[in-house]
Amino acid sequence: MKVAWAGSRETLELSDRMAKLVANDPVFEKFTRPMLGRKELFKNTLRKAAHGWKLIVDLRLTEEEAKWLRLYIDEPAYTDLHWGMFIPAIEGQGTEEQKKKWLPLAQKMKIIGCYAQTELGHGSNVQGLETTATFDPQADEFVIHSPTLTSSKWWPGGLGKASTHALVYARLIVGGEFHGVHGFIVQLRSLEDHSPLPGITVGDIGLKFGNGAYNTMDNGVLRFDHVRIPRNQMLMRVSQVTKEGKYMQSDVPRQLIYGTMVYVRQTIVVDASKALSRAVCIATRYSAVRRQFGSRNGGPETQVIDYKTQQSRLFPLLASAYAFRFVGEWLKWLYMDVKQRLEANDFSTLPEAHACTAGLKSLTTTATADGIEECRKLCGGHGYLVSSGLPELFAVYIPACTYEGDNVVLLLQVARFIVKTVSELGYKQPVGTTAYMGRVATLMQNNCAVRTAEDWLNPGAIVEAFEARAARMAVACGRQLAKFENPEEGFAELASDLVEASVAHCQLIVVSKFIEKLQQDIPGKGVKQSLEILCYVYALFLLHKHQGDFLAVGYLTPKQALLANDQLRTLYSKVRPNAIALVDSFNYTDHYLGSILGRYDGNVYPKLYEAAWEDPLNDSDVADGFHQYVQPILKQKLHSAKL
Ligand SMILES: CC(C)(COP(=O)(O)OP(=O)(O)OC[C@H]1O[C@@H](n2cnc3c(N)ncnc32)[C@H](O)[C@@H]1OP(=O)(O)O)[C@@H](O)C(=O)NCCC(=O)NCCSC(=O)/C=C/CC(=O)O
Ligand SMILES: Cc1cc2nc3c(=O)[nH]c(=O)nc-3n(C[C@H](O)[C@H](O)[C@H](O)COP(=O)(O)OP(=O)(O)OC[C@H]3O[C@@H](n4cnc5c(N)ncnc54)[C@H](O)[C@@H]3O)c2cc1C
Repeated sequence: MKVAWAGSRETLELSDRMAKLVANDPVFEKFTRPMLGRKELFKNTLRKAAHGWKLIVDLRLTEEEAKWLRLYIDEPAYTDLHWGMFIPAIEGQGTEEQKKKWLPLAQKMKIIGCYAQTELGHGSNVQGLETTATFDPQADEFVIHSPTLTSSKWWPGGLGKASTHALVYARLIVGGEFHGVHGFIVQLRSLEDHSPLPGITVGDIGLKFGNGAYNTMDNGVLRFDHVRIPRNQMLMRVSQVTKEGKYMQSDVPRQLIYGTMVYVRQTIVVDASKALSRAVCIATRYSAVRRQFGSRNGGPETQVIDYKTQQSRLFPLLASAYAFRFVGEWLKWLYMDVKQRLEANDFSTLPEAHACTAGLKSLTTTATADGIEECRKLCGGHGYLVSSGLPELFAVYIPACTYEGDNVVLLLQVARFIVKTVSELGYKQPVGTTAYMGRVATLMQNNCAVRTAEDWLNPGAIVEAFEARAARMAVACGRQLAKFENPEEGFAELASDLVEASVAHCQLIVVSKFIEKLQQDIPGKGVKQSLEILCYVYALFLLHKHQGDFLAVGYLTPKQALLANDQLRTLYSKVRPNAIALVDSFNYTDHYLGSILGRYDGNVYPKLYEAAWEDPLNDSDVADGFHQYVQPILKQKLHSAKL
């Protein structure tokens, strides 16, 4: 099962090696993190990142090994955006000449970059960005300027204190004409003493959610006062500005400027499976350790993992972790396929890639953020301790629902894609993830044929149910939209329905990819059977949770919905015997989990008790301040007994 989760034996061995390298290195200790002040915390992160970089160089780690090393260091740091966005943006939007100049500097960390798109006044609305880049033909330069307070760059990770350069997204103005938002490489700080360059105001935006958590990252604020850069520092693969001041739009679609976000969104889906699997591992192991009620004749109390309510909350999250892992594997393939096509100037699958990355990023991050919180609750009171690992995991994870695109805004992008597909039915055959809409007549006509709970253990029945729900919701939206004279007005009015139809479409993709995964060769005795159970748990859990959709579109009868729930209960009993093995398969070290509740050895209570006394508040029996502020109250003579 470990190989199934890792994807291959090679990846399992490589990731295991990196996990142990980090876990055994005291520099990467994590438990004191929540106790540190902001400046100490940030300095500690710089130290860890420097040590990580030294390991990468000294041990000559490959790109893949370095990626796993950074994952297991488990600390948001300026390097995340340097490697995760600054370099990919140059790779995707730079000319060959620009890549030749900038990539070696970035890859050797001779410069440190960040991705500066979001501003104080605009994040979702990229076309609303206010920073300007005005071409000066006399000097053959762009003048980068922040014309308003709201044009201040705000949020970019690594910008506040670490980055020497930024990829700045700004409104391109040539000869007084606006030509859309483009990316510009701007140096922010001296490579000698790291002081901000003339015209640059830069700093950190301040504390964020949670202790420690994302405060290891210097999300920054940045303003420009007429900063000049050479013309060749505008990324010019998509569009060019000539020395003469002529704007040239190549045949590459403008949307390629958004390409870095497509790349990151697809990585976020696999990241969701990693974050959710960490929380599920902790909650599952602790649910097996924790006993509460149910003792008979003085015997042991019941393991909470045996309560049906615990199983109905925990096992769908376990199934979701595997579902997101497999759909993330497919999405990576889709992205690599689009990337190859783009290199051959084939833009035909770019809309599908945008819709899938946007939709699946939205779906998986929302479910993961909610899932981590559910895992905290599944651990009762001890889940609220920092030493459970869950509060910090939650605090670090939840911005994933916002960054790289607010999840609702992204679902609206999926909605545009679906509505367009529906409007083209009849004269354009839908392909890829919308191929099922080509069978819309059948899907609108045929209703669910399930007669027994067993019938739900049929992949065909599951897929048809999810296709019918998605198709019928999309067509219903299309029909409603047709009633509006102004399509944009209709879209705005029906936005909530469209978002629900987008969720249905994305859930169909996740379910389908899980089923497709099971049709592949999966090594290991009993592994495929265990994954089949999880696949049905995932699908039937969604069907139960969203049964209102299936009933409202007329595909399912109440009886069939009840049969699905009966089957779900049976499936939980089948997951139970393998639950611990399924979470052990994630192969997480105790260091990476960072959780006393999720310890591999299950030695929870002694370690919880031991950890309590390490809290600084317990450095003295009587807390500092007690005698000054509490003693007088205890000693005061009360004039009236009634007080
Ligand atoms: C919401 C967006 C997409 C709106 O884009 P906009 O151009 O204003 O308008 P349209 O919705 O009309 O789109 C025009 C056209 O382009 C297609 N399209 C949009 N995005 C993409 C894309 N990424 N790839 C390919 N195609 C795209 C769209 O489908 C339309 O096509 P039609 O055929 O229908 O005309 C945009 O404003 C947006 O993406 N907003 C979100 C901003 C965002 O994600 N910011 C992230 C900043 S970086 C960050 O957060 C980093 C975090 C740190 C970390 O990750 O750790
Ligand atoms: C931890 C963190 C790290 C980040 N790192 C970076 C970075 O490195 N680089 C960078 O450039 N940015 C970064 N960001 C910024 C991030 O990309 C934006 O915050 C994100 O894109 C959301 O945009 P917004 O803040 O403008 O949200 P808004 O769009 O203002 O969202 C507010 C509300 O408005 C709703 N809304 C907005 N538009 C619509 C619409 N058309 N229809 C319906 N509802 C709508 C949203 O759904 C949401 O409920 C980061 C943010 C965070 C939290």
